[in-house]
Amino acid sequence: MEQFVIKGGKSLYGTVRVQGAKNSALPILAATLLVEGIHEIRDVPHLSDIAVMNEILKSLGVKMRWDGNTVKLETSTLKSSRIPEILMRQMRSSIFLMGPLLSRLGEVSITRPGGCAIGARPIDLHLQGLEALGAMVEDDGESIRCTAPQLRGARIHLALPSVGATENIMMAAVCAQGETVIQNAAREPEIMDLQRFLNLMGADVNGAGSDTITIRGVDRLHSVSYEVIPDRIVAGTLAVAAAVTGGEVLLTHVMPDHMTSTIKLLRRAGVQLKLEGDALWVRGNGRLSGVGEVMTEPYPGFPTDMQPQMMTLLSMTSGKSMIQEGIFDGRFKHVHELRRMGAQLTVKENRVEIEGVPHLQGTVVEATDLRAGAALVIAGLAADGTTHVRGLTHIDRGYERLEQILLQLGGQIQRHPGKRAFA
Ligand SMILES: CC(=O)N[C@H]1[C@@H](OP(=O)(O)OP(=O)(O)OC[C@H]2O[C@@H](n3ccc(=O)[nH]c3=O)[C@H](O)[C@@H]2O)O[C@H](CO)[C@@H](O)[C@@H]1O
Ligand SMILES: C=C(OP(=O)(O)O)C(=O)O
Repeated sequence: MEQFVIKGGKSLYGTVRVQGAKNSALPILAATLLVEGIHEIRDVPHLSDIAVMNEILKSLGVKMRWDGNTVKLETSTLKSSRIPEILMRQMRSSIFLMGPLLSRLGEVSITRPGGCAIGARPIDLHLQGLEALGAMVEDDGESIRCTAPQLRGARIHLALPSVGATENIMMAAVCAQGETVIQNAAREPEIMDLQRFLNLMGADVNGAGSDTITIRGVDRLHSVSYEVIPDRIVAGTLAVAAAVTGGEVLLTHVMPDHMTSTIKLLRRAGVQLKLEGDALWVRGNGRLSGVGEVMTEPYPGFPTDMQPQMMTLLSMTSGKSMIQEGIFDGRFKHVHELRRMGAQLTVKENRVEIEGVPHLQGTVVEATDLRAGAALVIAGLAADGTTHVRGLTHIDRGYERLEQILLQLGGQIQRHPGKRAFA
């Protein structure tokens, strides 16, 4: 089984340029389908989720060419509105194809998307949003077909500020007839990034970043060249890794404004941080302190995608903390693994009580989802002894060259190929 082997106890030092944001790149790649032409998307990280998005786009007829982290997509050759089930199942973000395909071709056929095991992740808000825009949705429990010869603007109040549903509705509405207003919209920076991308294409979208987004339908769009924003979760992950190992790291190509809640929490724990332009300097100075109560919330609250990594950090502080997970109902699978490394964690419904311990101990642990994997890698870097982190397919969904970056910072981490059954 492929795994990271980490010898803990080395402080991380150095400078890292943070990758482009997975959660921006995925919807933006899907949005290129909205209009025919040659699009250029820059700073797209090489991740397995991006590879799946590429496979889906190719299966629909799109031609693409990579040059480093820039991808050129020729979308005039789009020929299909049906996403193969095998690809649909490989990630949650396959759902982003719905809005653009419906807008461009008037139809889309999908099966239910896959994704990390972090709780129930229904798609009801996506489907209700598309229905409100005039789509007919036929759902037999397995496959879903949406048709709409002409989408029409509507007022849509989301029961929850779902990031994906907000983005899917935005993409479906850009060429709809009339005005669409999304109320209780999600406010994440990646939604602002999508708005910027759509508007550069000629769309008329306003309000992203607030809870009300207005989309006035336009007759035509055009292809563009665009660079996605830096990944605030990768930046946060590396900041936590620097802090828990007592290191000093300069993160460049970050947008500190997108990381306010994470930065505030790290400061509460005693991490030293300085912001300068697009750089974030992080230093872990001695043993950090417990922070009391933390709750994950929609942006601008503390992000659920940083919860596992922060749990690792809080596990090694002096004093107590409590993390409440407010977004997903099954995002505590790392707790079991961190406990095996000596963390004192008690789960009570959607809360974890943390009694900080001076040291974690390396052992064999299993990543069950993307950020759980990141949390275990951080734990391994800080722990005494050797940690084996399995389940790398999850980590590869969201971190580009993670082990190379950590090695370059002085971490002792190696990717070991799995033993083959017939070796
Ligand atoms: C590719 C991407 O951008 N992924 C992010 C996106 O996921 P994603 O867009 O899937 O997350 P959502 O914001 O939609 O989910 C938030 C909550 O709403 C619920 N919900 C969502 C849709 C729906 O139709 N019905 C419903 O009940 C979900 O189960 C969850 O409890 O936002 C999450 C929350 O910040 C992040 O963890 C993910 O990294
Ligand atoms: C849960 C995540 O992503 P996705 O929505 O792509 O599963 C994540 O990035 O932590």
